[in-house]
This record gives sequence, C-alpha cells and structure tokens, in this order.
Amino acid sequence: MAEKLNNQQDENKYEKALSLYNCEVSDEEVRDAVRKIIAEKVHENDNLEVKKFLMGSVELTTLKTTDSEDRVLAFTERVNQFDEQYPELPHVATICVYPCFAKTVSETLEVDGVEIACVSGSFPSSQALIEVKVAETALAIKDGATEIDIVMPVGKFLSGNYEEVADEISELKNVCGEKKMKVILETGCLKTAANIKKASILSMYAGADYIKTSTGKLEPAATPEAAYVMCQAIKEYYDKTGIQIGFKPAGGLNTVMDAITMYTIVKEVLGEKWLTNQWFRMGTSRLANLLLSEVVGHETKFF
Ligand SMILES: O=C[C@H](O)COP(=O)(O)O
Repeated sequence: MAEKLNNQQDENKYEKALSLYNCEVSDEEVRDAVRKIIAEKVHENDNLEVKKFLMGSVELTTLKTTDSEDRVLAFTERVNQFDEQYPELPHVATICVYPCFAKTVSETLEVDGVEIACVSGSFPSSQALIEVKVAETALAIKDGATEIDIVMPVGKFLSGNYEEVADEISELKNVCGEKKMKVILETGCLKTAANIKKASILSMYAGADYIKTSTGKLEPAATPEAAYVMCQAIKEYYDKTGIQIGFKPAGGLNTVMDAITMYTIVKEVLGEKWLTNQWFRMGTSRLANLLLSEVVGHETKFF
C-alpha cells in the first residue's frame, strides 16, 4: 500500500503521484465547508481542556530581525521557568528560531520533550541555491536543531516545475534524516484551493513529515480555508499510503479563537488521531501568553 517514491527513477514520478488525487478543488465549496464548521462546531471546542491542549501544541516562535543571542537565551529561559512555575500545565511543543540560534537554544534548554525547530533553506523566501539550503540545514542540525522547517520553492511551483520542487524537498529531507522536516507551503501565495492541494500532495510524497501553512512573513497567512484543504490532503494521503503526516498552521494566528478554529478543522477533517502534539502544532509568536492567560484565568505576560 505504501507509495514511497524516493527510490524510483521515473522522471515524472511526482506528476504521476499527483494524478492519483483529485486536485480540482472548488474554492467556493471549501469556503462553504469552512463556514459550516465554524458555525456548527467551533463552540464545542471553546473550553479549558482544549486550551490546555493547544498550549502544548504551541511552537513558541521568534523569527525577528532584532533577535540576538541574549534575546533568544532569555526566550529559552522562560520555557525552562515555565516548567517550574506551572508544573501542572503542558509546556510548549517546540522553540522555533533561526539556525544561527540553534546552539544557544540547545545549550540553554533544560526541559525534556521540548523540540528545537529551526527554519531553514533560506527562510522565508526559499530563494537560494540548493547547496546553500543543504548547508544551512546540515549546520542547524549539527548545532542542535531537532526539527527543520523549510519553505517550498513557491516560484518553481507556480511555474509548474513540480519535479524540481519535489526533488529539492526530497534532497533536504535526506539531509534531515530521522529529524522531522516541515514543509511550509506559503498558502497565501498559492491563492487557490487547487494549488494548495497540489502543493500538499507534492510535499508529502517528497518527504515532508509535516505540512505547514505559512512563514508568518506574508499576508494572508494561515487561513481556515487553507487549513481545511491541507487537512483534506493529509487525510487522502493517509488513506492511500498509510503514512500519517502532521499539520502545522502558522502565521497570523493572533487570537485564542483562531487557535480553536484550527483545532476544530483538524478534529473535523482528520479526527482524534491527529489531536496530539505530535501531529498537530501551531506556529505562533503571539498566542502563548493569550492561551496561558485564559488557562490560568487572569492576564499574564509570562513569555
Ligand atoms: O512559523 C511560525 C510563524 O513564523 C509565526 O508567525 P507569526 O509571527 O505571525 O505568529
């Protein structure tokens, strides 16, 4: 059943994989389906238990031009202190930083089970020579990254160079080896549900362990519609191959209700099997304090 393509020599192997899926998705149908989920289901998940779960799915992110070693060190220390101050609450899933800070985080982080995610491959544009992307990814891992977030080469995708897009993703997955690799689709640039579905399928066949909506550097970022299409693609891929792929909405998740909406879409499309922080992550630079404030019942700026 499993359809791992990496060892096949066929020149059009990824186009062939794409042809196994219906990628002619209607934007209008997606909008209607999302509207229905939001109207009928989101309220069921607006509760303390879900908010606690969401805290444990957060990829605590700092990807700022102003980041420095001191700031990243302080950022990591807050995660260490969180575990001491709130032992009954789930700690965040990862700390997500630029590769030049992987060493700082890995030398400072004291909490077991918090992964170190590094954006790589010339984040956020992905516009660099593959050799540079390979080197950056290898160095991030050498310095302690336990997960890698790369950006799909969006320009190549929009030009229809699907084999090149997939070969590049596959090459970077080879560098990652056992380390989990997330592929950011930058769904705001893909515009249509059909493109988002195609990019999702292509990334999964090329070796993505997670697919991720956005870099957070472009608008629109993680929309419920993009999340819906990506979750559908993950489900169809799982049904066909038996391989479970994670989902990471990221970028522009600014309110607790944004997070609950993403949770609801995952629950409705993918089901309970994806509702662990191994398979569902939220990349955010703003949500951790808001979620914590709601969980503890008063405003806090811990992170
Ligand atoms: O990967 C995570 C995103 O870059 C975070 O985006 P954000 O700053 O809009 O929350």
